[in-house]
Amino acid sequence: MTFKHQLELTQVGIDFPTPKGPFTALTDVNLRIQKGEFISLIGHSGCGKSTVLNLVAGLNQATTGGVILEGQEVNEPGPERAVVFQNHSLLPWLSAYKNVELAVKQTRSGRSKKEIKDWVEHNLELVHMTHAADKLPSEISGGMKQRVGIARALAMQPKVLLMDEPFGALDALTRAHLQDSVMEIHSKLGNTVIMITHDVDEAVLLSDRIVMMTNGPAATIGEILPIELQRPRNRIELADDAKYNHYRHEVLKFLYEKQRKVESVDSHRKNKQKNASPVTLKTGSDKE
Ligand SMILES: Nc1ncnc2c1ncn2[C@@H]1O[C@H](COP(=O)(O)OP(=O)(O)OP(=O)(O)O)[C@@H](O)[C@H]1O
Repeated sequence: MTFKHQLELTQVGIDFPTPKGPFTALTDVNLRIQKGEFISLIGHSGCGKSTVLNLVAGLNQATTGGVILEGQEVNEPGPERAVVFQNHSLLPWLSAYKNVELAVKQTRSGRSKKEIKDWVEHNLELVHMTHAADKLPSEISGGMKQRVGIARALAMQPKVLLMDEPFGALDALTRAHLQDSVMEIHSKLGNTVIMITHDVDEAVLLSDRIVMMTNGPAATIGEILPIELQRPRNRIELADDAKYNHYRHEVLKFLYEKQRKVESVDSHRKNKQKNASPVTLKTGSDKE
């Protein structure tokens, strides 16, 4: 069965209970995503990007409205919506190969040993990690760990790949290599991707549409910017491309003029039981 929109978020609102009463994180979030689209979520720290992603992952419940994936309401986590976090979250006592194999065994039961082996190897190859298949997470770099995390997610053959600042903890060069790998994989597999990023260049380079969120509380979608740049995209050629720079400017304008962040983000940081996220938005000029 084909769906006009693979994923639909309709009138989504989320209130979190807090000691001071309900905190409205999101309100009236409406988004329709087609199969194979690459969507980036961008917005100031604490606006609600992870809340949206976790909702699609089935880790958060909507207070109003809801999420429909291919005609089915999303209420809980499932292998058709794999998540890649900023901090890879590999099991430290298992090799790269075994980490991916575990996910395959959980989602592809009934396969023969040979089929499982081939599938694990295929996914490690996709992220260019065949050479380090037998290494433990402690024996490989941050970028390599993130590659294994992506292989593990892809091995589950998700309909939607959810990535929460997947490259946030990486240095600029490693980040660029991984962005190129993700573009290559996306063109090969055609998964739908929703990615949170703080990096304006990353959003423009990778996305079909950039979803820009207003500041919270009661955050919502402020604007959606379609990125009509031909694929495959080459970062060097695009650096001087007028259209690319126009898109980049539009995102910066939204973030720094229309949604200027005035209040401190410290209280949000303390509230969140999440670590290692960059506090400020990164742009092309302030990347590490
Ligand atoms: N479980 C929760 N209980 C109460 N408040 C929450 C909960 N989860 C998130 N919030 C609040 O909801 C708002 C949105 O948080 P969220 O983590 O989605 O923001 P974000 O845009 O992903 O932030 P960042 O860019 O810093 O990662 C914040 O004010 C946060 O403190």
